[in-house]
Amino acid sequence: MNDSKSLRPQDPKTLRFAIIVAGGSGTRMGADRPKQFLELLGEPVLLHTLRRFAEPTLGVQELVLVLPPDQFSTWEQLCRQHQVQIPHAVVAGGATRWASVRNGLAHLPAPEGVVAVHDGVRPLTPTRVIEATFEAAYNHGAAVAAVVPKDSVRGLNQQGSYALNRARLRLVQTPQCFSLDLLRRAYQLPELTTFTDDASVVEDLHPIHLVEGDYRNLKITTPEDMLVAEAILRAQQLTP
Ligand SMILES: Nc1ccn([C@@H]2O[C@H](COP(=O)(O)OP(=O)(O)OP(=O)(O)O)[C@@H](O)[C@H]2O)c(=O)n1
Ligand SMILES: C[C@](O)(CO)[C@H](O)COP(=O)(O)O
Repeated sequence: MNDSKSLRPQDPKTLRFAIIVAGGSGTRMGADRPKQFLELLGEPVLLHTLRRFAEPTLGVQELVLVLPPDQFSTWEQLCRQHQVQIPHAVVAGGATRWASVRNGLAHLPAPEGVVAVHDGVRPLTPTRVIEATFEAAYNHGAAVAAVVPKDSVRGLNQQGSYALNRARLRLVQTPQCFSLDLLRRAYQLPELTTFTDDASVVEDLHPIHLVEGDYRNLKITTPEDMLVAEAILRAQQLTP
């Protein structure tokens, strides 16, 4: 039987895109190769990440992977070795994450839609978080996954340090999702010296809506993160 919904042309505003930034060199990891290529349970970190966004229920139309220009052949070889069938474009990264996102964005020709920017080194993001962030960006223009801090937090001052009210703080994760037009406008502004994420680029143009992230949505940064990530991945394979 025909599903009449599937015959309707899709509203271009609902189209979903994803830019996975993996253009860094992983200096804090100090490994023999960029951390996105290290293996978690026998597969590269970046392949785990790519698979999260290729989850069919998310309906992502186009996946753009941003890589260091000198690592294209490494990735090609890994795709062959692991028989990667997920369609994706590969774009050269820049000297900073900001430049890498800008390059990924330039690759998307669509005039409208919602785009997720995600760290290539967050391989454990639950589908629920990705879906909720896309959905919130569609409704609010800009949405970012975040979690409540578990530790106490102190700020630094000339005397030493002072207590911050953690009830008013959130730890920011990716995905960070935006209407395509908004993110394009934000990336036309000059690069921020204080840049750490896409929300900080967009916030002067548009309020940032926070979505509940997940403590398992780890960013692999230093060696011990690999141990934790493998343990979480193993647990997710048992109970997704
Ligand atoms: N020029 C850059 C720098 C970073 N990234 C990406 O942005 C994400 C978050 O950055 P981070 O964890 O800082 O990665 P690295 O820059 O590789 O690590 P480090 O800061 O330790 O060198 C990573 O997926 C990284 O590959 C990028 O695409 N282009
Ligand atoms: C984008 C990010 O993952 C949000 O927490 C984070 O800001 C990246 O920081 P990094 O210093 O580039 O690892």
